Amino acid sequence: MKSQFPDAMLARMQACGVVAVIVIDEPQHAVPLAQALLAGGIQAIELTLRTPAALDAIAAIATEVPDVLVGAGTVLTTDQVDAVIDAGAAFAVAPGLNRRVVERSQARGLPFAPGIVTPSDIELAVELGCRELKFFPAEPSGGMRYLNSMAAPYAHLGLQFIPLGGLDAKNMASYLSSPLVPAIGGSWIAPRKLIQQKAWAEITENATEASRIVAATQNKEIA
Ligand SMILES: O=C(O)C(=O)C[C@H](O)[C@H](O)COP(=O)(O)O
Repeated sequence: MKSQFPDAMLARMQACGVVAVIVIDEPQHAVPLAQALLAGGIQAIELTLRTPAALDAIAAIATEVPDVLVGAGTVLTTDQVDAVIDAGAAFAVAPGLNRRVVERSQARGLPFAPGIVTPSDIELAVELGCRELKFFPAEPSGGMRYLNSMAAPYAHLGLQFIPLGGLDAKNMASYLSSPLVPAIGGSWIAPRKLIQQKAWAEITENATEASRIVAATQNKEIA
């Protein structure tokens, strides 16, 4: 299963529990942004390919902030798979499942988590050799109640679901307490506006709050 995330990478994501989804307009914002997230305990970023600045931003974080695991989001084409590898992305994800994109990632050895939201999506992802699946859009689809029901027939396959879409500080704990979920993600920690305003302190505050919720959930599981 070549699309799988290496165990060490998954463990790193699981330890911090939250992946910050980023839309960035200026490449020079990338390093201070990654440092602001790191200061709040967030060590994983999904940097979306929705702006021309995205690839340079990935490259800057990958070289200058190595304590942050930077992956690419919104990877929709095979050319983008090649481009994010060149930029230094550690992993890639997409909102949906495109067979050619998954296969190119596999051929290039890039861990890839496709977006899934139906049992049929899951079955295609499994056939392609994926283990980490992005549950998107999680909240509008029915949250954990929906995911528990959808994932039940596949429990023996050891799939991991990373929910994104409509998550925030209020609802993230409901996901993190599930053994199906190694980490969650969302854009609420570092919204595009705050990045444009270089509101690094506010982003660190959001990250700290999210990290606190992760720690509280993990402590409850241990207790
Ligand atoms: O672009 C991708 O690869 C995606 O899968 C979509 C993002 O993960 C969501 O846009 C995050 O959702 P929000 O936190 O509700 O903003």
